[in-house]
Amino acid sequence: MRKSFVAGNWKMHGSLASNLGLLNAVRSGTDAGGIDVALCVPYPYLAQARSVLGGSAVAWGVQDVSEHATGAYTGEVSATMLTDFGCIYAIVGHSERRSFYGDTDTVVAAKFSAALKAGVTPILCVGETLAEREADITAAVVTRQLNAVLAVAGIGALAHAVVAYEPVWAIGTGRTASPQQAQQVHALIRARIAQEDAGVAQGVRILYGGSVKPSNAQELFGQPDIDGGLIGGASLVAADFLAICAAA
Ligand SMILES: O=C(CO)COP(=O)(O)O
Repeated sequence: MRKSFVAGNWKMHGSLASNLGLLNAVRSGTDAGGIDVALCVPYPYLAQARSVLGGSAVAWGVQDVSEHATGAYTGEVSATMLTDFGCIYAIVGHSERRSFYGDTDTVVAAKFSAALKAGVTPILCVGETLAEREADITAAVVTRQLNAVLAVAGIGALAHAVVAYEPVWAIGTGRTASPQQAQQVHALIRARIAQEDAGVAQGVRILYGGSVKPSNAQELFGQPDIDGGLIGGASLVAADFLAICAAA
């Protein structure tokens, strides 16, 4: 049985002052021993996340990581640096990174491997655009994104990672994939992983992301291959985020 996991992706939102209430509310609203809960914060707030969430049932993470271990890479943050702040998770391959910052499948695979090597659990995002869905190539796109990581990191690595299916057309649009649409792609992802290793496929958690709200979370999370969610906008409102966690 896979343990449900709900992770917030704050994206580029927050301030020291506004984060405090949010972090404290999520901390006090999350029980140990239930589902896994994490908040992926902007880099400058990692120390604050550690200070407020340390010792609680809520883990913290980031939204991207460098594919390099160290060196002359101005502006980049390495996975090892993240471990100095107790960071457990790093999102890699988010569609906003892929589309605005040129993160190709190859770069995403390198970031995935760099995170794992440093002991940070990658949350690998995959998902198709609206045009790709309309062209009926969702399966091909998601498989290609997954294959790129499998080719570099190998199937064993997936046992130490989390996958998130985020249809690009559902991110921040209020337009959620129907539970059936999401389940179909989640099953496809698990089947692709099972082609490599059935045990890894059974164990790996596949989250759904894209306009998850308290009102739709339960039905989405009720699907057999949906193991939780990666939450954007709704993770900025403690009551909404906690209601989504309660649905998982
Ligand atoms: O991109 C997302 C999480 O990574 C989803 O964002 P929204 O929940 O705001 O649609």
